[in-house]
This record gives sequence, C-alpha cells and structure tokens, in this order.
Amino acid sequence: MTRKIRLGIVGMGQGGSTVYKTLRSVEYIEISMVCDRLEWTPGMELARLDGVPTCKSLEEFLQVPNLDVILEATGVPEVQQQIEQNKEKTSAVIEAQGANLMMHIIEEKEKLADIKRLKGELDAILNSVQEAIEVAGIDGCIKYVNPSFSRVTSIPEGQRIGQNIFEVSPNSALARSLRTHEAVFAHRSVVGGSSADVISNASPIVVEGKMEGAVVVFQPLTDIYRLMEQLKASNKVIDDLQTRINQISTSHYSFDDLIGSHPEFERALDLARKAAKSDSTILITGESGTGKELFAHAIHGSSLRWDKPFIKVNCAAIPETLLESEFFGHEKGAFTGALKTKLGKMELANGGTIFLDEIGDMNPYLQAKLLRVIQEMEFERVGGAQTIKVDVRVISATNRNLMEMTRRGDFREDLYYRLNVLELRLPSLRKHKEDIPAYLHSLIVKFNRKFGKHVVGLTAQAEELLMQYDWPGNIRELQNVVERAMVTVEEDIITHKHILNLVDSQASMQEKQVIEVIMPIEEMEKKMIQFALKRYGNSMEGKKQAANALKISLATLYNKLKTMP
Ligand SMILES: Nc1ncnc2c1ncn2[C@@H]1O[C@H](COP(=O)(O)OP(=O)(O)OP(=O)(O)O)[C@@H](O)[C@H]1O
Repeated sequence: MTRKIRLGIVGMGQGGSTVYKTLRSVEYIEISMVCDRLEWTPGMELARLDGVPTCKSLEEFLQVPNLDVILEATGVPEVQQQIEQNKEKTSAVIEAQGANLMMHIIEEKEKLADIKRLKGELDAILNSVQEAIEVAGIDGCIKYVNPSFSRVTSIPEGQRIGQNIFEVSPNSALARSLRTHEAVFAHRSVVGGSSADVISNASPIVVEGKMEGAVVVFQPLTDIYRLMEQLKASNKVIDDLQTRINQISTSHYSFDDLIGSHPEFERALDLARKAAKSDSTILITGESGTGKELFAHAIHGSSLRWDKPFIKVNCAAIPETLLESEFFGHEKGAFTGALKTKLGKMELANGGTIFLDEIGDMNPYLQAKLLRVIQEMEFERVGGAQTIKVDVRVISATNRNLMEMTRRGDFREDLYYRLNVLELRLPSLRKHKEDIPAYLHSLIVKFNRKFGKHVVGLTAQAEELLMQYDWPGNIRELQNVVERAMVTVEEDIITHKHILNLVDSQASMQEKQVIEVIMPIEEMEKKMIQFALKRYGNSMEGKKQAANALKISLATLYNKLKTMP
C-alpha cells in the first residue's frame, strides 16, 4: 500500500473549508493539521468533529513533521512568507488558486474512477446477454461487438472491429439506422460475412444532441423459432387442460334440492332414489322445464359415481356434422380443422355418468353408434383405429314421445329399449299445482339472496293467480315469473299487479291473434316461430320452450331459424 499524502491547511475561512470538505474524503490524502487564528470558524468546527488536529498559531502548525503539502488558503502575503521560510524542505506549498486546480484534478480523477466502474458493469452485461450487439461510429466504422455477436455469426471480434458496416453489411439495420438517423425495428437480414439470418432492432447513439453512431441488437431466427415452438407446445398443454376443465363438471345437486310432495311427483322421486343405487340406464321423460336435468344430476350425485364426472350432451344443440366427434372425440387430422386430438364426451365421462339431453333429436347414424357403445362400452375416436373401452352410466332425457317416434321409424326401436331400462316420468306442473306454494317459498328465498331484497311472500290474490295459470313452461316458467316479479317489486310482498302481465289470462288472450288474412304457409310458419320466440325469449331455454310449444324438435327450430332473415 502506498503511503498517504500528508496535508496541512492554513486558513479555514470559506476557501479553506471548501477545500477541506472535498479533500477529507479522498482516500489517499491524510489531513494532518488545520490552522486558523480564529478558533471557532465553521471549518475548524468541522475538522474537530472529524477528529482532525487543529491549531490557532502558525508556529504550532509549522511544527507538524513530514507534511507533503501545505495548502495556504489565507491569501495573506505575510503568512505565505512565514510558511516559505519555516517549512520543511520536503513540503510543497500550494496557494489558494493552486488548491482550486488541485481540487479540479481530484474531481476529474473521481469521475474517471466512476466511469471505469460503469464500464466494468456494462462489460459484464454486454458479455452475458444472449442477443448479439454491434456498435458503429457515424462513419460506419465498427467499434464494438459483444461475445454473442461472434456466437451467432461465427465472425471473431478481431475480424469485425475496424471494418466498415456500409461495406460489410450495407443492408443491415445498423447501416440503415446510420443512414436515416432513425431507429429500425424488426428488420430481417443476413449478417454480411456470415450466413446468420437474423431479426434486428437498431437505434442511433446520440450524445448531447449529436448523433455519434448507432447500435444494433439482433437474434438469430433459429433462436426465435425455437422459442416459438416452446411457446406453441406450452399453449397446447394449456388448451388441452382448458378443454378438459370446460368439459368436465361434477354434479352439484342432490335429491334434497328437489321440491315437491304431490303423490305423482313423490312416485318419480322414489323411483329415482332407487335407480341411483343401481347402475342401470335411465330414460327421463316429461315436458320441458319439469326438472329432467335436475333429476339426472340428483341421481348421479347420489350414486356410487358421485365423485366422477357428470357430462351433459345436448343432442339437439350440436350441429349434426360435429355430433360424432363431440361424442367419441377425434384424432389429430381426422378431418379439416381437427388440429389436435380431442377427447369426446364419452371418454370424458369415463367412470361417471353421461346425460344425453334431447335424445329424441339424435340423428339415426349416431343412434346406431350409440347403441353399440351402450351395449359394449367401447368405441373408436373419429379417424382413429384404436378401440377405447369405457365404463359410463347413461341417463337420457326427452320431452318427445319416443315410443311414438319408434313407431313412425324416427327413432331406433332397439336403442329405445336400451335407453328405457328404467323410465322416470316427470309430471307437468299443472298436474301437481299443490306443490306451487313450496316452490314459491324456495324461489323467494333464492331471489332475495340474489337481488338483496327482503320479500316475505305473496298476497293471497297473487298466489291464487299463479295457482290458476296453466304453466306450459312448467317449473322453469314459474321460476322466470317469480324472478321477474322480484326484480320489479319494491315492497316486501308480491301482489297480483307484479305478476298480472306475466301470467294472467288476459295477456294470453292478447297473444292469441286472430288470423284474418290468407297468407302463404311458409310465411305463417315464420310468424308462428317469431311469435313463439317473443313469448319464450331467445335464450337456449326460451328456444327449447318455443320448440316444445310449436311441437317441433329443437334441431328443427334451429334449422328453420337458419333460413329466416
Ligand atoms: N322439483 C324441483 N324442485 C326445484 N326446482 C326444480 C324442480 N324441477 C325443476 N326445477 C328447476 O326448474 C328449472 C328447469 O329444470 P330442468 O332444466 O331440470 O328441466 P328439464 O326438464 O331438463 O327442461 P328441458 O327439457 O327444457 O331441458 C331448473 O332451474 C331447475 O332447477
């Protein structure tokens, strides 16, 4: 370690103090003594606090041995003279002006040290980044390349630095940025002197408003492709998992959620409870909105398969062309658009229950395939050769008369008997109106929670109105009516006024339009469909009820809607 420079300061007024403050933190300087005839100047105070020796008389100061430098900051000629005459030979004297110069040099030295530190940090960064970096001056002369540049291009640093970018890579992003004085983004080119196909971003280097050169950062396309492949693979995994999550749902309902105590309803409930304990195939029949799906959920939820998937397939809502793949899945490339292997509902339901809603709308081709699955519990994916074995309980539902359909030849008889091992007939609401008060109570509790209301019940007149209504849409319609009434009610009781428009017979009369003009059948059909949709709404459930009222299948309704403007 080199010896520190021993320094003394004479005169701790403003000038001396400033010099002191700068020099006290310089590592290689030791301030041995400061001197001022006034003992309590701020500079003297500070020195004392720092533990630096202080003195009042010049004589005492000049006794300090081995001072390398004496800083004279009084500017008084007599003091200067006295120092010159009495100092040791080896001590150099610097006067106030000289001191300023010295400070300036020290500051510059400090700055240089900072720059060196910064360069070290920058070097570490540039050496470790994966991207290739190249810097050229305004004249195009290449000044710097990082190690990744050589990795990507196989051009050694020594061969590249000193060359001119306008000659070696005139079409590069770097050359363009230098020519245009503007940034260049996502520029694809081959690095001159190599075969590396790269994507680059280049920017001008501007120092104090003047362009001094430009820098380019680039990556080889192979790296980008590799990253893209990795991204694609990850997205595929996410997609597959998402699809599975969307398709699988376990049942959340039990028999406790089913309200109704009318003997006919009780009979259905009883049979369902017994059916839940067995594994047999069940057919649930009943008008739309009578609770077929809810029963299916409850049966699954109370069976031994309760913790396995409950998969619902709406046979009427899936386009015919997709039905097979929806059911049995498909292999990648099985048909145009089959970009990946997809599991069908049958496979997803393995171990659990598949609920085939609107089974009466299933097309004959699929009816044959389904028959085989139910008989043998095996199938192949569309476009696949491997036979997949499953263990699935089948519950199907329909609001159509399947027996009648088999007689007409619209539904396979053998499949009908397979599905109908146990038949659960759900009564329409008008057959068990006695249960309406119980439904109302449960619905008011449910909607109070949903809308944050405090409705306590209905007036006798309102309840009477509901009891008299025919309920073509069954429990679902009752739910809708109560929900709409609860939205409008402001008091804590629902009166007949809140439901009059929703169910009263006058409203029904208004809907019963009188046809006085003759029109083409097709137009009449269109009007009927529009009328039914207006009545039941355009939602999936509304369409189901509309189809039911029109006595056509949901699939037929969809087909007819497709041809309507
Ligand atoms: N017994 C019941 N107790 C309480 N709520 C019921 C009952 N039956 C049906 N619901 C409710 O009525 C609505 C219609 O029931 P669900 O969807 O099961 O009928 P669905 O017969 O399957 O109708 P669709 O044939 O139109 O598909 C649902 O919101 C359901 O929760």
